Amino acid sequence: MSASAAPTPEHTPLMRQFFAAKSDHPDILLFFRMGDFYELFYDDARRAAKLLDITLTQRGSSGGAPIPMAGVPVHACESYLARLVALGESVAICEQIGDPAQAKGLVERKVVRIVTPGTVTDEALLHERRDTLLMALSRGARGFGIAWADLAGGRFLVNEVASEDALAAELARLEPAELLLPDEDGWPAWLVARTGLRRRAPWQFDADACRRQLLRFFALHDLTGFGLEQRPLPTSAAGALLAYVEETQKQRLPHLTAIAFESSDDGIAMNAATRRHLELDSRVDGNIQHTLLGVLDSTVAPMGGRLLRRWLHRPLRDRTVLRERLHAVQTLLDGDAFAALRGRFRTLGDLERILTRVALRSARPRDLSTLRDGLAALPAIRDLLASLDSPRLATLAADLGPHDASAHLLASAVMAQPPALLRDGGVIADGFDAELDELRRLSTHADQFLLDLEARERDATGIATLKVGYNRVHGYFIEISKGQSQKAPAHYTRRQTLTGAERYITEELKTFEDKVLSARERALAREKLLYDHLLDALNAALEPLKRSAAALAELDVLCAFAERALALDWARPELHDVPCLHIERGRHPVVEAVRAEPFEPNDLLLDADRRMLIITGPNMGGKSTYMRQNALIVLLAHIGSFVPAARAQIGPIDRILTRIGAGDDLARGQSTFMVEMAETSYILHHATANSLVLMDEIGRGTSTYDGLSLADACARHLALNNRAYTLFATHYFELTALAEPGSGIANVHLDAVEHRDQGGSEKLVFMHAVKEGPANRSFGLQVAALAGLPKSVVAQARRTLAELEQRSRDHVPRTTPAALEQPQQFGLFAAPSAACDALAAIDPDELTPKQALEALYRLRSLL
Ligand SMILES: Nc1ncnc2c1ncn2[C@@H]1O[C@H](COP(=O)(O)OP(=O)(O)OP(=O)(O)O)[C@@H](O)[C@H]1O
Repeated sequence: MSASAAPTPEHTPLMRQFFAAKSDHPDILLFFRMGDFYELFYDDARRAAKLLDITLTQRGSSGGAPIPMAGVPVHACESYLARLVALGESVAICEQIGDPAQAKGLVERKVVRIVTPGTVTDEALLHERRDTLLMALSRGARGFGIAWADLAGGRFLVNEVASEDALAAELARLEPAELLLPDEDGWPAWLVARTGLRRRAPWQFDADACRRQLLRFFALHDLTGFGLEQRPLPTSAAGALLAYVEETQKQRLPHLTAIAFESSDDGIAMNAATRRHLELDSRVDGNIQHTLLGVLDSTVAPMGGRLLRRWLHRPLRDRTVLRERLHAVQTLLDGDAFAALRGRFRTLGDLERILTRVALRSARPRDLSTLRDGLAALPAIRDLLASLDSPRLATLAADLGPHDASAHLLASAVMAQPPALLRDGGVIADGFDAELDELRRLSTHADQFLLDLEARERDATGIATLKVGYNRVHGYFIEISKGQSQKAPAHYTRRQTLTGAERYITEELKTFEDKVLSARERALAREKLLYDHLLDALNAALEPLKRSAAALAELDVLCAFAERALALDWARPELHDVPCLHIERGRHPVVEAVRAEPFEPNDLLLDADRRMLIITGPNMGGKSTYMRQNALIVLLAHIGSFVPAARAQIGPIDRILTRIGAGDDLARGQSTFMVEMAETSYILHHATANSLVLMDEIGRGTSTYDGLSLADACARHLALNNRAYTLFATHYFELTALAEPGSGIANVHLDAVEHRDQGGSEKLVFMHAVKEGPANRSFGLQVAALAGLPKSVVAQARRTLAELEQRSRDHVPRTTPAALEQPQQFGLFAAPSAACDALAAIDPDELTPKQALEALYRLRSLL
């Protein structure tokens, strides 16, 4: 039986209630509150049992069949919800609305919220150092509209891209936890295969309706301020996203106050492949420690960590912003100012997300005490900044704001260490509210009153063992042992009989009980009211508080840059406006951090006249490391960080494009070679004279001749047409011939030296130093021997190599390259001389088509 089956009269009333709730949420799991459990039924139960590894049971029967059921305890539901959203599942939470004790018959139930992977704001359901994003896409003739929201951080952004490639790049950058698409055909397979995909009715993306929706939500007359007027695609995506958020959250969202346009043109473009190849924050093997983020992230507060990750994925082109950041880092470094500031950040907590929960009114008592401690740290942080001379730091100091009123309010209103939940009280500090204090006094003085009463009654009755006690069911009582109970005075009314004792109530005790119990209840109600007022007061200052949290996050990142620069000996990059990439003694930040031995620094010299380096050298020589380190240095400079080099001068850069072999592509169902060519094609179509391109061993995925021809053609295209800064690592030595004077192409190589160790066996030592000129040999066989290939196989390979080299020498003298525009003929696969002679004898202008075809057959037969 399916969970979405229509209710029939034979179903029990409870199941009818379940079906009614389920019919509104047929596609997602329904947590149906029953006492201390959330129960799942039918298909939901089967699915949850599998996903959560919980027991699938049965609960009686309804509609003539047993009901499959699984459940999770309410007190532990957060961990189950966290697991479900991590799997891309959404859950509708159906609560008991009425008081079960008061309800006649079935207690009323209602879906009060929907937990979805992209909309969670509870601390327990979020990753501390990673944004959780909800994204919506729309499409039209001009491309795609993209909207995304970080609900927990209160950010709402849009963009518009022209192509599917650019869309893929944005998805790789933002990695949304949940993705909303119009339910139509024609979306690319890679997109539809994502987890957390939710299809929405196409009318939800109607541009006009979406525009109206945005105007209503933000109470605006037009969308010009958001850059959305006349931009139907991002407007559709934003409207559809907002509708979904309102539908699932079922509450006001005062923390979403604006939409920002995040144009791709403002950032350095990196496609999905580049992000993967450069291992910015994750590696193919899943390791996150040995990544650029792993080395770079020394931020103290979680919101600083999230901002850094955002920056890393969106290096900027705006040099004014970058220069300000670099100046700020330098200022923080001078005199170690960063260290004192970082000490102050330790008490900050996650202010950004706490403020969201304040806005959503789901902030817990400890959120408020953390906010209080954070605000208390502000004056000292501002004082430290006041002595520093940097425009960006001055702006951030101003953004921190005083917030004296909020700080003072929290300091006086919240207990030093409040309990986790408001439910049990004890959150509002003593002395904050006279009425609350009075109610509390009543209940705490109860203890003394009871002791006095006990002593008095003992005296009056002469029963030394008489006790006054309390239990939750019967309230206060006077207890007398069975043996003495006949001495109980007449005004004692029996309340309960136990095996060994009788319990009584008196008029005086009853009056006291009413007063105390109602004082407790009233104190709790009073605390809830005060707590609400506290949230109101904080919400009134929400915008400046959010600015303050954003400033703290940025300060945290800038201080982390300073700390890293000092600890790792990084230098401040110089951003120039003329084309150049001059890096002195550059290092690979991750390889350097991981290696036990010292790292060999290397220079890079590229400019308007020297645009491409053909990099040759042995396997394991360090070619890939060299290429990547230069890309990482360029990237670091464009987020405002210092860089692992002695000096770096960097001209304008618009893109970083890479083609580096990685074994992760097979998962996408494409052959290695196909992926290699698709990525290469993307690069040839997109690289400009300001792009940095890394090409690692292009052509190796196919036969030697095909590979060499392709590598050669790609290198020419990049040098002549794209004119991009290109680092081109290859094992095809033939390509070194491209480096002609005036071509803009130069050769560099990485070296290795062979020597015999004391035992007489041959050793290969990699120098890892980049030198001008082509490598003179490949050492492939030596590396293979090092890797443990059987000696007989290596010996055979040596013989074959010698033969091949001999044959090549016999047939064709090594070609001297002609002008780059001329197609090249390479030694390795030059045609035998008979064919060449025949070819030379042909005069194409004299041939009829038929003769040409015959000549072609003749030539073919000579090969
Ligand atoms: N500059 C350097 N200083 C010290 N060690 C280095 C340096 N460059 C590379 N290495 C070390 O050498 C190893 C091989 O480097 P890399 O993978 O870059 O070589 P490669 O030439 O690209 O090899 P292949 O052609 O087989 O892909 C790296 O794992 C690293 O540990």
